[in-house]
Amino acid sequence: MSLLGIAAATTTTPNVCSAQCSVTSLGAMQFFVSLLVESLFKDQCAISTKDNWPQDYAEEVTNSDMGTFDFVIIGGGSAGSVVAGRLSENPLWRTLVLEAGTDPPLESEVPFLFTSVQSSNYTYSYRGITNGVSCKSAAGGNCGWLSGKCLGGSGAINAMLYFRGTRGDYDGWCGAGCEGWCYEDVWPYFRKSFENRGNETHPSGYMKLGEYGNYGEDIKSLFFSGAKELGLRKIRDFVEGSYVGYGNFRGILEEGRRISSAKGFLGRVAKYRENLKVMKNARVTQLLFNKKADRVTEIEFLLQNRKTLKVKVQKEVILSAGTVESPKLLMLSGVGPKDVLKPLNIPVRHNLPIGENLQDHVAVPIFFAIPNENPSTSPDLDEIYAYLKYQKGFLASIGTGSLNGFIKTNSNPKDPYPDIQLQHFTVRRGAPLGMGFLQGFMANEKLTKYFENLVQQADVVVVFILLLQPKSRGKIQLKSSQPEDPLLIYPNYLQRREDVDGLMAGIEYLQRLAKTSIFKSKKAKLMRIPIEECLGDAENFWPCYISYYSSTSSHLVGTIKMGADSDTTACVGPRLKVKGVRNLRVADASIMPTITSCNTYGPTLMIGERAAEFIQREWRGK
Ligand SMILES: Cc1cc2nc3c(=O)[nH]c(=O)nc-3n(C[C@H](O)[C@H](O)[C@H](O)COP(=O)(O)OP(=O)(O)OC[C@H]3O[C@@H](n4cnc5c(N)ncnc54)[C@H](O)[C@@H]3O)c2cc1C
Repeated sequence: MSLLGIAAATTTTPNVCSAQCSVTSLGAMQFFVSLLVESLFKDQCAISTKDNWPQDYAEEVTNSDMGTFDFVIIGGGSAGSVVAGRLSENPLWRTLVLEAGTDPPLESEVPFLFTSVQSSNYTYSYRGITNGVSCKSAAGGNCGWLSGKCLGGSGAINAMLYFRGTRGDYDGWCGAGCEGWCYEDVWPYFRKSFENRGNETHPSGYMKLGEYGNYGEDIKSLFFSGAKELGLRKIRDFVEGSYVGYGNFRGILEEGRRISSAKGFLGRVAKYRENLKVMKNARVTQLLFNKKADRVTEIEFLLQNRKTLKVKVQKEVILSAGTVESPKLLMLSGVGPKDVLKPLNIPVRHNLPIGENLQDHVAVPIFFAIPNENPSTSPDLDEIYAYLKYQKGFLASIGTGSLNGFIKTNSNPKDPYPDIQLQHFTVRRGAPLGMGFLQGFMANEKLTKYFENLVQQADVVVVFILLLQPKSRGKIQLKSSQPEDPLLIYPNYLQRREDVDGLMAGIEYLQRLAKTSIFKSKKAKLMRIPIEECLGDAENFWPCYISYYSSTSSHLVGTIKMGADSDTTACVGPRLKVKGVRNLRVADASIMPTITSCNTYGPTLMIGERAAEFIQREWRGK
């Protein structure tokens, strides 16, 4: 798993937090910082006031009659919040969000603590079924995944990095039959979420892009210089004309704090909008159809894990529960492959390839050891103060995670796009901060010792190589007809040999980087980790390493594929309506026909904006 999700799926540290801080600690130091920030903020600076979040509609509903809503959005996550915010701009439309989780915890606000929210009560965590060629370092070869379970969804636990993807990504979508999804079509919808217009009750740009705080500038400078020696330039933004190079990229944050779409599109405006309701701890368990199964009439959900309720839908249902939970809910409701549903005795309403076409940027970490004569072993209190007072410093950073490289390893002159992304995470020599992060890789006792020693001797920079256009496809299937039961998840990374070759090209690039004069002058070394099963065959060491350390980058997409009406592999059409159902749309990362060449948050917000506009156009004036 890449920097974005590494700790969550792999650490086994017990839950040590207090009632107010119910997250799993990544290590003693991080825990300490987290508590310090919490106690200081609680009394003085109120970093995360209740005001950030909409009121819980469950507090208003006095009986079981939920009434009728024009639009019901399932999931107040990244895309769902955008859709709800936009639809409720029209005061005549009653809009309800049903969200399985609740408000995110305080740690979610502080960029540096983003990994501490992972693997907590605020996330779903999943285990994949092994294919024998990937994720071998994970117990049983079962790749770990996670996603957010709180307002803001994965956007409340992610690293906030903001990218949009390439012209090739979207021209590829429309070329494959998704009319209206070419680069020129989607570009305005990226801008829309950040446009600085409107007023408090109707801000046009609900979100903000900002610079992270400073951290590890010496490390960033080393990688910029090494890359320059290899002919790569510094880029400011990942946009047309600047797709290849290294940059210190921006995130979705304001004054050193996270702005999730739930904060921007729901929390900031709900108090001005009587027509926008958000119900928390409301887990949808079933969509109920009319007799012809061409309309969803009601939604069944479990409130606070104890009360089953239903809500009626007047106009449309928008499914935004994410790449794992959206297909699960559709299949539980009888929309899915008949060979999966029939054996489970689920009546098949629409036979569609739901759960297929799963994609992710399979990632592999490479470790650099960089000598550091002046290790620091305690947190810098001045820095913590600087954050509390001015929202600056390392707590406003995601470590060196803002440093990303986009490189092109293929030699096709017609293809201007990168095929590899490089993400950087630094653990300082002797610093317990981040040790928890490294624990994620400690597959056995020997390797645990190896890493512990390494970080006592040098700074360790973990460079994650992400394969931007993987060829392998996974799938998600139902195991039973019970909503509580886990899914059958087949990540299927590296099933296609080209994907191993792609990651190998990334490793070869890093080997060249390690030979640049600046890396040599700093004695920065690319480490060949002594994995026992890979040592026997020197020639195949790196392919073996890849199969051992391969993991998710938490960029799961594609399980409810969008495509032309004639495309039998597609589940929703270009206007995002589920095939065969007139009033059910999907708006989340699951609709991507192919994964974008960058992290997927920005593209998912764009999908939310696009979905909202399709709906507004269809219903305006009716
Ligand atoms: C750890 C991590 C780090 C990442 N880092 C980055 C990054 O830095 N930059 C980037 O571009 N991308 C990043 N990503 C990817 C990006 O965050 C996701 O692609 C994106 O947020 C997905 O949005 P979504 O709307 O599809 O789903 P989500 O944002 O996950 O929203 C789904 C919502 O639905 C709710 N829900 C689920 N089931 C139900 C149900 N049955 N009833 C009611 N509600 C339900 C969930 O609780 C959740 O709130 C990261 C992802 C993860 C997990």
